[in-house]
Amino acid sequence: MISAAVPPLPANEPQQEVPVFVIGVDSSTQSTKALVLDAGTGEVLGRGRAAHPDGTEVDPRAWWRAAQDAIAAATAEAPGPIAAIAVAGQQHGMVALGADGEPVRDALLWNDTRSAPQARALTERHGAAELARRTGSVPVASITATKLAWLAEHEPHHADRVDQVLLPHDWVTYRLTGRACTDRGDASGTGYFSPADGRWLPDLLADAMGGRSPRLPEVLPPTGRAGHAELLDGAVVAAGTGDNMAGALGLGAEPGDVVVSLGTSGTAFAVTERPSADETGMVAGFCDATGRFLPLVCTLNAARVLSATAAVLGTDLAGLDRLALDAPSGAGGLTLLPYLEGERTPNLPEATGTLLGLRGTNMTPENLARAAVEGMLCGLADGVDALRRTGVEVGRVLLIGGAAESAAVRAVAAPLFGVPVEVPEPAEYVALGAAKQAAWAVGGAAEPPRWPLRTERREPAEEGSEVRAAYAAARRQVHG
Ligand SMILES: Nc1ncnc2c1ncn2[C@@H]1O[C@H](COP(=O)(O)OP(=O)(O)O)[C@@H](O)[C@H]1O
Ligand SMILES: O=C(CO)[C@@H](O)[C@H](O)COP(=O)(O)O
Repeated sequence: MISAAVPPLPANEPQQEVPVFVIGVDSSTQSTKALVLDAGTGEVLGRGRAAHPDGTEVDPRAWWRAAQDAIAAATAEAPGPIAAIAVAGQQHGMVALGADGEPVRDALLWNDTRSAPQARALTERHGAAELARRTGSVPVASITATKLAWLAEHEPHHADRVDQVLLPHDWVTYRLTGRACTDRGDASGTGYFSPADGRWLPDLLADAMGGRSPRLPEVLPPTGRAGHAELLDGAVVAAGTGDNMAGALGLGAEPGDVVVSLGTSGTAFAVTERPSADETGMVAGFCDATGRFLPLVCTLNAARVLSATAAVLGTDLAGLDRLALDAPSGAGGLTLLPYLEGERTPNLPEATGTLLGLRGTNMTPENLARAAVEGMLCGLADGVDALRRTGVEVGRVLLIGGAAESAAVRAVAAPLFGVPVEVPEPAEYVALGAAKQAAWAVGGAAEPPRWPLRTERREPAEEGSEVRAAYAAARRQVHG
């Protein structure tokens, strides 16, 4: 149990445990969410949310404004003062600051694919195997190093002004504390950090930036403290981390668990004791937020595939669910390759979506809705298989993120993944993981707190191999 320093009491009065309140922040692609929790029990006591601007190029100051709004809304419901806060954020985004501590241009987000040519050039220069060995990952357009390479090539006047490079969560922490720091988890997504050694690789940063060597934030340990937040009367600010790392921490993922998160991105990841180095580029070898590792597969096309399909069908998300559930498995022969934003895994940044198998007899709203759900999930099921190939044990899938709320997604997931799929009680698991890190940083325990995880539904594992096979055949047909 974590408790705050208790003021001395008169000798004859029993010492009482004082609840400690912490805040976890999730600064993700579409919004900032903040939760106030009781650090002892994990009970959520306050919530706040603020939207982010659309697009893959965003002024980081908008994230800071959203964070302040979400934190203010959450703390308005807090029963007492806040002891600590941590910020988790969308990974990889390039926040390039000038000497005045302000962004030199808008941030390029993880889902901005303009740096695909720079990713290819970096890989050709160094070799996929060598980059996987040194950085854990083969760079794709999401990786920060490729964005800096794009900046150096296309906007050298901006590149010349860059004094330090942060990630989105580092930026919010920086605004809270005035200190530039990060953690292993988020640092491991930059392309110039060694997950195995836990240190920056300045030669790769300089190589990406045409010889420039901006400052990098200090890498804090999992229970490290970034400083204190004036905004919260001096509350401790923990290191923070990437959103997927915080999701794993929030769920308390153990060996055998693979987390599949369906937000703007689709991710599949697991906590492991050893680093991974997949030279095929399917699996990114990240660090987690506890001192371990987080092999991860990420797709660019998840929740928004469903909202875009719903819009085409003139319905809402609930309507899409009803349609998809009315269609047979396999969508009557329709297969959607849902690469609406290009794709990251497989690495097809210039791809567009393709609908295959249309006939007069199967061209129905129900089949289209079903094909969208199946296509989105097949990409993630391929990701789970890729994790398995790197040695990850797949005992069950834990499904989280906005689109895990979809009844059709829940129904279709277990057959496609072929293992039991559990949907934890709907909650903001990234913000919860950040709150856990904050509680850990002030609690002083060897392990992060364990808060109860209520799993809402457990689907039996059946085989969905025909749908997977049709998807694989469609992908080969279109993309080789
Ligand atoms: N019931 C639902 N069915 C399908 N998608 C949903 C549902 N509820 C929310 N979403 C989608 O989830 C997304 C937001 O999820 P979230 O995990 O918060 O994303 P991010 O972390 O990327 O900002 C939105 O695109 C929203 O449309
Ligand atoms: O790039 C990745 C993982 O490598 C993405 O998962 C981002 O971290 C964005 O996450 P969401 O906003 O979709 O949660």
